[in-house]
Amino acid sequence: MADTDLTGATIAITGGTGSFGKTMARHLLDRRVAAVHIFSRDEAKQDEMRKMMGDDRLKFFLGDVRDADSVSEAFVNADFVFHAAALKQVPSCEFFPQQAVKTNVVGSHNVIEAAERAGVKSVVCLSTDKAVYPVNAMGMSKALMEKTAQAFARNKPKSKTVVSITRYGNVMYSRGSVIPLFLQQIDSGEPVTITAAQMTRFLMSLAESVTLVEHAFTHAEPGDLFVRKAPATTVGDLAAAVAKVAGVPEHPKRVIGMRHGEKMHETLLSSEELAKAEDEGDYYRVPLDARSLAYEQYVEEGDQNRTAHGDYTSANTHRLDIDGAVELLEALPEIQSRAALRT
Ligand SMILES: O=c1ccn([C@@H]2O[C@H](COP(=O)(O)OP(=O)(O)O[C@H]3O[C@H](CO)[C@H](O)[C@H](O)[C@H]3O)[C@@H](O)[C@H]2O)c(=O)[nH]1
Repeated sequence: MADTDLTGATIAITGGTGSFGKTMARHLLDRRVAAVHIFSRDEAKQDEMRKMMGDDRLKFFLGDVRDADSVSEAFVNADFVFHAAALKQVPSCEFFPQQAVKTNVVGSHNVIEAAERAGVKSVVCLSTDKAVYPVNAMGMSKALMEKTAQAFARNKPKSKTVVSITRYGNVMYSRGSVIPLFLQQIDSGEPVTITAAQMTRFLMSLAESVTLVEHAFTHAEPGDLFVRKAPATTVGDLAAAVAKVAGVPEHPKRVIGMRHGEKMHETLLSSEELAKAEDEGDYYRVPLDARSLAYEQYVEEGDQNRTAHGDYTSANTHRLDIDGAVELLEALPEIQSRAALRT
């Protein structure tokens, strides 16, 4: 396990101007860190963040994870790295899978290698439930990112850099996601569009994604994968809950059918991973399968301790009803400021 004391530490966040990056940066600046390096592609977003946060411990680095030199510059003096840069929209990765490979796979490899060269103590790579039994290019490329991180841990057991992975489900109210879309439809008097009422998704707040990454970073052994236990709702109940918090419970709904590359239910842990997982209260930790590059261990020796488990999915986790979803929604800062505007 890496030494994870944040006092006086320098932390680099790739994809640092995104929703996760901003929340994590704010969280870190509240601690006694020396510096937070924000690495990202968009100079306008960096400028906006600089003005919004107004803290000179924030340092901005322009670059792209595809460009290893630019990553290395951002990691000079870094003790820890949170790797959030990714192409994460399902449709764009579906249309341009080679771009998903360049950013999510090659880019992640660049991040891990640059971190090791810079003497970083711990790197946490952010993944998604869509990487388990992936059906779309986004999930497939994230699955390969996970394999890249695990291969580093397996192939370099003596490295001083601990690389771990977190996987999470849908982050409520994230940019381009369904909750802000439903609210915008309600505000403009259009029916909310439901793909399939029985479709389920894990729900997590941005604040919980930050605590998951922090848990990973303080507890990780090389190659570990962490998930946070999370409740789920059906999309039909989520739409009803959003209409309720917007004060229009009877707002009309229209069923549009499942979208390209989409699953009915998501999986956070496969049955094989669940069989190996350690229960850490709010989290599961899946240790690395550290069998080495000695291929016969893969091919000729099975795992005698494997017992049968089901997958951990959004269909069999704790299911929120409409009121349960309302409660989660009402805890979101965006919903609270909306409610404040109405009163
Ligand atoms: O008009 C819509 C749009 C979506 N949905 C449903 O709402 C759920 C959530 O949809 P999102 O578009 O919010 O999220 P996805 O599960 O499709 O995931 C996508 O959005 C996430 C953001 O929460 C992440 O960015 C993720 O990587 C990206 O693939 C899905 O079951 C979807 O079918 C609807 O019912 N109606």
